[in-house]
Amino acid sequence: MNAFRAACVQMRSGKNPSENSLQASALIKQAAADGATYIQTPEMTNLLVGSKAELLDRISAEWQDVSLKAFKRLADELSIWLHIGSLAVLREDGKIVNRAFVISPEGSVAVRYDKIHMFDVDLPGGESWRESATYQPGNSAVCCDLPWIRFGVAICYDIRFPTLFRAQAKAGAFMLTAPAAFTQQTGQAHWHVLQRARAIENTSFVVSAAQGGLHEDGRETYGHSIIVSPWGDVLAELDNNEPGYMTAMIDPESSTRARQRIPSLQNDKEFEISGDFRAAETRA
Ligand SMILES: O=C(O)CNC(=O)[C@H](CS)NC(=O)CCC(=O)C(=O)O
Repeated sequence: MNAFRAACVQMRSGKNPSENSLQASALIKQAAADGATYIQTPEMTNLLVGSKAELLDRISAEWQDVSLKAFKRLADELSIWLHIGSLAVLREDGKIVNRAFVISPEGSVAVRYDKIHMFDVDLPGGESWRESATYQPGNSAVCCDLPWIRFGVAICYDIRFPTLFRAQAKAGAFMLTAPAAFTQQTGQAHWHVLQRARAIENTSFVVSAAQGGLHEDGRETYGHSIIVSPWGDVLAELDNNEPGYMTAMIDPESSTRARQRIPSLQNDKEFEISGDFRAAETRA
């Protein structure tokens, strides 16, 4: 296995898919010119809107999606692996999914993934999200083989569910990903710890491109796109919420070395839980 250069594209997507796609494409081209051969964009690369009605107004079925067509052409033109963190697409049954795409250097979709965990959360201060009111969750985890490495595909809120990433690592992934649109509030509190924890506990790289800043629909996202080593070191980070990109070399060997030092993936065990729960039942 050889090393390769990975890039994260950070965005501030608004309500206009073609503008967002143009912004993404410009940054993808810069990252490719810097030598990146795997380039990742954030969750909702081509569209961040506040309401389901606005979303329905702007999305289409996968085969008609103009942004996806453009990204396929771009991957082919630049001869790169292009991981679109997600696009909102209309499924055959009329349901909306939050779907990731990994596009090969020949411009075809190698892998799709529908976000499993819906962000249904009420935050302190009144910020409230009901992703499941708009999106239909997926139900299967996905890995994808690059020429250099097998990697796991996930999205944003998924990062809080370690068993998903564990399953990918056990399936042979040496790199994990969670392109995101983290809220400013939760990002500040949890982003770095979550990214580094998934890397350390799975002795895997973690690569997560982010949305950042104040968006057209009024939401504020955290930014801080990040690449973490299998030992938990931050290899590259955009230390802000501005659109841009950064890159880092990914050497699968360093994952192998981390696994030799701490074989926690191998030492993992199944277990049962028991205890004297009567006291708690009495309280309830
Ligand atoms: O709805 C859209 O337009 C795009 N989707 C999102 O922005 C999603 C669902 S609302 N956001 C997250 O998962 C944030 C998770 C997060 O911030 C955390 O886990 O703390």
